[in-house]
This record gives sequence, C-alpha cells and structure tokens, in this order.
Amino acid sequence: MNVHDLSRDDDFLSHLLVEKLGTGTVPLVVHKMDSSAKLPKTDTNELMRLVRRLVITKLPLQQGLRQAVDELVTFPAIRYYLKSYNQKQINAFATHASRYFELYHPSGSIEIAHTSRYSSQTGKSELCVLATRPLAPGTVITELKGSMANLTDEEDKELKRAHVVNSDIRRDFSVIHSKSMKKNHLFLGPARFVNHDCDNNCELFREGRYITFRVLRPIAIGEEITAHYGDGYFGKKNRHCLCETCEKNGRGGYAPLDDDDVSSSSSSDSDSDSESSSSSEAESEEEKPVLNLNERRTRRGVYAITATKDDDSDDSENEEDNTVPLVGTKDIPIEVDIDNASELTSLPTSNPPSDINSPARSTPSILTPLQSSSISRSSSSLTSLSSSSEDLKLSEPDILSASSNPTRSQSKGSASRATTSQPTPTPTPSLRRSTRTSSSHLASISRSASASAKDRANATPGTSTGRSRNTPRTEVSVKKEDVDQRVLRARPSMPNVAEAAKEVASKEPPKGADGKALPTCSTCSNVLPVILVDSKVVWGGPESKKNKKKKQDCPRCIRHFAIYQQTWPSRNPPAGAFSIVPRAASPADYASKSSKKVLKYLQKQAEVTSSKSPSGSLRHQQKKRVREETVEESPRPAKKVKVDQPATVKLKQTPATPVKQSKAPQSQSSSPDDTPRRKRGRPRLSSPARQDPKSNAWSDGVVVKVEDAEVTEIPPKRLFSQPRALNGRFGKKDKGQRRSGDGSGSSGSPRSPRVKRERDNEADSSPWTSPRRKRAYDDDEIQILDPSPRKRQVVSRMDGNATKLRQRVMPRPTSTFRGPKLVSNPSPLNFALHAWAGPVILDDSSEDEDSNTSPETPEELQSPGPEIAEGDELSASSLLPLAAPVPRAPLIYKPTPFTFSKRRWVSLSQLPERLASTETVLSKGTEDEDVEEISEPHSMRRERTNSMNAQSYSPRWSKSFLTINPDVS
Ligand SMILES: C[S@@+](CC[C@H](N)C(=O)[O-])C[C@H]1O[C@@H](n2cnc3c(N)ncnc32)[C@H](O)[C@@H]1O
Repeated sequence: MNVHDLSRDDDFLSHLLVEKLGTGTVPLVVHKMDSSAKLPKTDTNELMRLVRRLVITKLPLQQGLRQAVDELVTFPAIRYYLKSYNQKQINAFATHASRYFELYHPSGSIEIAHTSRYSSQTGKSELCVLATRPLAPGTVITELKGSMANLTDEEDKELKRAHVVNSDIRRDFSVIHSKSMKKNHLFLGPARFVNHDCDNNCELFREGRYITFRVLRPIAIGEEITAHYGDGYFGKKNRHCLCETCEKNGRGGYAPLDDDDVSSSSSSDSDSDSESSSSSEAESEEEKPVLNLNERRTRRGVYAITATKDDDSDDSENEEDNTVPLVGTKDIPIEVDIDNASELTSLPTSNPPSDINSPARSTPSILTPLQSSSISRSSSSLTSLSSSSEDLKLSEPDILSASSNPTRSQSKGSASRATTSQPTPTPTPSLRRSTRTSSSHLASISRSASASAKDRANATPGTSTGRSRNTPRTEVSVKKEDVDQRVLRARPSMPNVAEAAKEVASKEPPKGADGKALPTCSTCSNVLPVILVDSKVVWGGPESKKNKKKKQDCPRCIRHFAIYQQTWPSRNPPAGAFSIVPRAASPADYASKSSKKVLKYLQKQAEVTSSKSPSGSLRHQQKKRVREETVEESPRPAKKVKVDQPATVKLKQTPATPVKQSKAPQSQSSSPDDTPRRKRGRPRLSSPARQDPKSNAWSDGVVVKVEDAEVTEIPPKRLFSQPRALNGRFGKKDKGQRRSGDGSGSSGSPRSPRVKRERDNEADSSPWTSPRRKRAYDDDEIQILDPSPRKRQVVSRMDGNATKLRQRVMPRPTSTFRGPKLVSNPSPLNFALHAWAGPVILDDSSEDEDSNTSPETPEELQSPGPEIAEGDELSASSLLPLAAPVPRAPLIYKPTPFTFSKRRWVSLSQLPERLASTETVLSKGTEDEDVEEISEPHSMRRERTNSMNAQSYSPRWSKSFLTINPDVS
C-alpha cells in the first residue's frame, strides 16, 4: 500500500467508522491526513445497521469481518470512492476497513473515546483508546492494529515540512521507524489513536507480520491504553509531554519551568507537584515559544521501532532524530523484515476464541479493589474536569496564561480550566485521589500503593516487566519464545464488572470545591466531560452543570449503547440472546436503563431520521429496523410454495423461487435447514448456498442491493478478487477459492427484469475474461434464466401462462457467431453455452441419449413425478404440485454440457434429413412452435407429445425440456 492510498483510505474509513458511528451531535473528530479532501457522503444509519449486524453476528471474528466489509463496499458512496481503484487498492482498502470493523466485534476489548487531556493544546478533544475489559499483562490487543506504508524519502520530507508550509495543517500522523532500514513507515488505522504515556501500560508489539499492542501491566476497565512514543517525541526528554504520569509526577508539561533535569531524573517524586506550584507566570511566558506541540508533532510524529539488537536509546535524546527506539522491540525477531511488515494488511494470525465465554477468557479478574474503584473515574475524557485540590494548586499560577498561549504552562491550564469549570472536590486524601484525573492515573496510584515499580515489573510471572521511568529503554523482558508459549490471545472476561459497577454506584458522587456534587454519567458514574471541537464546547460544560440534577449519560456511554444496545462497557448479549433479534435503540429502550438526556438524544436522532424518511414515526422506524435485522440476521430458509394455494406463480415477481423449489426435495432430504445445495458436479462458484450463514460462506446474509448502486463504473461483481484466508490479507490468499459476483447482488434475492437487463448488457461488455468468472456470472443468472436445459424445464413447468417466460427461454439467435470465443476457451461448458446459440440440430438417435437419461440424484430416481391422467385439464392449482417441492420424475435427458456437445457435433450428412423432421414436427404445432414448446403448459405438451411419435420426431433439445414420465406415456 502506498502512503497516499493509506492516508486517503484511513481518512475515509476513520470518518465512517469512528467519527460518524453513533456519535450523534458529539463527533469523535479524527485528525485527517488531508483535512481538505472531500469525502463521499454516507448514510449514517446504514453504517450503524451494518456495525450492529457485526455486533450481533454469530459468525467467528474473521467471517464476521469479511461480511461487514463485503457489505460496506456495496454502499454507493464506497463504490464511488473505489471507482478509480484497481483490484490491489480495493483489497488494501478492504483490509484496512476490516481493522476498523474489528474494533466493534463483540469479542473486542477496546473502544475509541474522547479525551480532554490535550484540549488546552489542540483546542479540541482528542481521541484515545479505552479498555472495555480488564487486560492481563502479556495480552496482545489484536484488534488494535494499523496498516503501514513505506514512506519514500520524498514523502518523509513532505510530512516533515508540511507544517512549515502551513502551520495550520495538523498532520497528526504516526510513523514507525526502522533503524535497520533507516526508513520511516506511515502507520495508520485504529492503532493511531493510542496516546503516549511515560509510564505506558502497553507497548508496540510486532509478532510475525503484525504490529499491534501488548499489555505490560494490568489494565482495568475504562483505563486508557497507552504506549511510549519515545523519549524525545514531545521535546527533549519529553518535557512537553502532557501524559497522566507526568501530571501525577509534575514532569513533562507539568514540570516546574527551567527544571528539565528534575523532570527527567525523578522517577516518581510526588513532591514535584508542589514544586511545580512554584513556577511563575513569567517563567511560563518565557516557555511559550519553545512549546509548540502541534509543530513538534507535525515535524516528528514518530513511533520508532528498533530492528537491531544494539539500538542505542541515547538516540532518543536527540530532538532532531526521529529514530527513537521503541521499548520492548529489541527482542522482537530481527528477521522480520519491515518491508514485509509494511504489507501487513491482513488480520491477526491468531484470533480470540470464538466462544467468548470459553475458559481461556475466564481468567480471574485482575481488578484490585483500588482498581475497581477507579472504574468510576475511568474515562480519560474526564481528566480535565475531575480536578483535585492538588491540581488546583499546580495550576493556579497558570490560570491567567492558560487561555491564550499554547505553552507548557497551558498544559497546567488544562487542569486549571477544569478547575474553573468544575468545583474543587472535597480535599480529603482519598477523594483527592479518586477525583483527580483519569482512571489510569488512579490505577497507577493504586498500583503504587500496592507495589513498587519494581514489584509491578515482576508482577507478571516470567513474562513482561513494566518499565519504570528511569529504566534504560533497552530493558526488555519479553522474549519472543515466551510470547509464543504463552496464550496471548485470550481476552480476559470481566466477571467482576457487575460487582464493580455496584460498588461504584454505592459510592458517593464526587464533589467539587464548593462541596456540591459534580455531574456524573448515570451509566458509568464518571464525571461528565467537556467536549471541545475547534475550541468550542459542543457537549458538557456549563450545560451539564445546569442539568446536573437530571440524570445524564456521557457521550461515551451513549455511543456505546447505540452500538451495542448494552450499557457500557458490556458488549456481549447475555447467553442465548443471539436468537433474539436485538431491538433498535429507542427512547423507550433506553429510558428504562438510562436517563432523560439520553431519551432526548435518541429522540432527536429519530427525528432526524424520520424527517428524512417518508415513513414517519419512530415506532415505525424501529419496527422497520427490527424487520431488517430479522431478515438479515436469520438464515434464509428455502422458500416454500403452499401446495394447496391455487395461485399462478408469477415468475416476474419471484423468479428465484421456482428454481429453488425444484431443488427442494433434495435439499430437504439431506439438509434440515433447507439450505439449497449443489448436488453434483463442480461446486458452483457463485452458489446460492453461500447465503446460508450456517455455512459460514463468504457472503453470508449479505443483502446486496444492485438497484442502489448508482455508480455503475464498477462492475457489479465482488470487489475483492478473492476472499481472505483466516490469516491472509484480502486478495493475497485463497487463490484457489475465487468467488465472484457477491458484491453485486448474487445473494439470491430476486432481481427485477430491469436489473437483469442491465446485467445482461454488462455481461456483454464485461471485462472478465476468465471462464471461471464467466461461469460465476452465469450462475448468478440462474435465478431467472439458467442456461441449463434442466433449469429451463423446471422454469417452464412453473409457468402456467407461459408467456413471460417465453421471451427468456428462447434460444439465442442463430446468427450469433461465437466461434472465436469458443476456440480461445474450449471448455465443455463454454461449448455447451455457445451451442445453444446455434441452430437447433435434431437428433433422433435417442438410444444412446436415453442411456444417459439417468436421474440426477438417487432421490429423483426413487421419487416418480405426480401422475397426470391423459387429457387432464391442468389448472394453475394442479400445476403447482409440479412446482412444489415434491418428488420429480426421472429426467429422460441428462442435460450436461458434455452430452449436449455430443449432440451438437452431429454429422453434417444427417442434417437435411433432420431438418425435414423438424419441419414435420413444427408443422403439427402452432406457429413459432419451437418457442412455444419450451414454455407451454404441461397439458399442452402432453397432448402434443401423445399426438406425435416422440421417439422419432421430437427434437432433441425440446425433449430435454419435457419431462416424459414413462409411467404416464
Ligand atoms: C498518534 S496520535 C494519538 C491520538 C490522538 N490523541 C488523536 O486524537 O488522534 C498522537 C497525538 O496525540 C496527542 N498526544 C498523545 N499523547 C500525548 C502526550 N503524552 N502529551 C501530549 N500530547 C499527546 C498529541 O496531539 C499527538 O500528536
């Protein structure tokens, strides 16, 4: 993947699957690589429905993701976006999309949320990654991945100088550096939302071809996932760092000015907070020009990876050097070539157990009592609001300067802003701790209360060590062998969440300096955050203060509920709930569990939706949504025709039904779930069977709306060349399992004749040259017109009126010359297909043909067709049994391509004679008899068949359409 494509794709996908998803009026604004680029508009509700389907899917992770991506690329906006892409680019896009989808899979353990920690610097709430389950050390957070692209020297320079050209452009990119290759790589995807903390709880982790994150020490629910960007990312010795650890220790951006040494030498000096209070406003002013985080970020923005064992962490001290080594990477296999790693567009090699309740997940809770209590203050988005008296002390000198200048002092201003917007909590030591900052802060407090840094490092037996601030960066304790031996994939379950939540609920709400309770989220009990976009408060602040008597939910909990229909942080429906179709979010749904604020929010959303939709009421919307989900989630059973229903089968409306019906006896006899299945021969490349979710096939349950596809530039086919193997990237593997057509509506849903016509046209101009493709495409047409005589026969039997169908089953014009195609691709199938286009050759040598007339399946052999007495008038109702899934008579002619081709190559010397026979036959029927005969009602056929010597006259091809039951005739 090249840098340009990755940037473009990431901007688009993060917009769709982070910014827009369930955020309502409180967007999770993502920094774009190119914020000026216009993105195609997408229907947010459709997106949400798609993600909801992923959330409730019963499919294993990989298949669920495939399905979601498959569906995504059928969105008109996405098709438009991809129209200029070649197959490789589409595959890369799809893979990148799967990374974002993976965030939402029920087995996931993280969530993207707001953080106000850096608002004072950026004028906006940024994003962060929070744990939704307790994570044990050594756990690899597989869903936190990124895609990489090699940066050319020119691109590298371009990224670095972007800010020089326009300092407003904030390219908040992430770059991974390979020291061995001396190259940088762009690293985008969900992993890009991981913020830096000097006492990081995760590390970038390369495992084989994948780069993801590994947990270094226990992480509690709601705690932020943090990594270490390097010692020089935020200025020399990270002196402008605004992380929680720095805040807690009065270092980095919180350090007393002109005291860099202090900030970098003291590992955990709690006194530094008080020291910081001595920094004066004058000092802050002096510091201003130095601190320009945006510029620094723009220029640097580097996650660094060492690829050699002798990396020197001293490099990190050099501000101009981007090659800051990444902790923990030293012993990651050197042989892993970062070039290969840059091809990392695939899903993890190892997945979390599909059964989320499996024993592997049921590791004991790692929550300590203190950590449990920290849940209530867990969101890092609450940092700026939950200030303590300590923070107040720290930030007092900076209050005046905080609002105007992006200086280090302003980072303290972050806290001061919070203190001005929120009352100071009661200054009891315990409360100071609990209300001071975010959960990770609290977690670290609890950790330090329970163990020293060294103890923490050894807390995980024989696996990883936490890195204390002053530990040399080369300290790496996680060996690859250890990693391989450990079970890293298990995502610990959260058995104690309920208890923790209860505990939280029973606690007193945090209070401000005025002794009044701070407004908290009614779901997670966190102090409500203030969300800023472009320096404007878009959520919280004075408003939430006013409404603090009312119950409110924080944006994170609102979004979570919108996506999962579960209160934060739960994702998994209770056991057995999968069989219940989840209901759409509605005020009624939410009100019982939450507050009026949420009610209003959802109502507002519903209004917006209903104003767009003519169908009106919320109730209607909800019903509609439930219906959709029911249809899309439940396996599609084979359609059944009521045998006793005296109705004419309208092929126009239900073209797919008759064909399926004809197969029903077999599928019923063998498959309890009525899954249509291919009975014999090569497996169909595009079989309707893939619609069965239980078959776990590629396009399970995907409803493809060809009609919606206004963008016709992309042929209606699967957008990916191949599905991906479990551990393979899209388009790279499974070369032997090509399927096609899914992306365009091969789901088996009935197509309108218009669509059919369009597709016919497209088929003619189709760029697909592969016979496989062609075949798959033809298979798609089976629903309406299958080229095989057997199918025609069935269709013919279904149509009592025989008028509509007549047009469809006519042999192709004889003038069509398709020879060259046949020569170039002389497969029996092609031959047979093209043979249909040629003149009809009659063949009365029925003996050897009839020897081929074995039934298709043993079931057919055993089940004779319904007997119809001679001269019976067949009404529509009497025709129905023929169409219904009842046993069929054995076929006289086995319409395989091979047998057909045998006929086709009849000796030319016999031609005149046979043509004469044809004339004889046709003269007995009506005009245009050759057409009529195919589709005429069964009664007529039988009549005529009896009136002529079928043995000698019957044209071979028409014979193939007639079921001549020996018992009857
Ligand atoms: C890779 S991004 C992380 C996600 C980012 N918060 C966002 O919303 O896109 C890195 C950016 O996050 C912010 N950031 C992360 N950690 C920080 C820290 N410790 N101090 C200051 N800013 C930080 C900075 O704006 C930095 O440029």
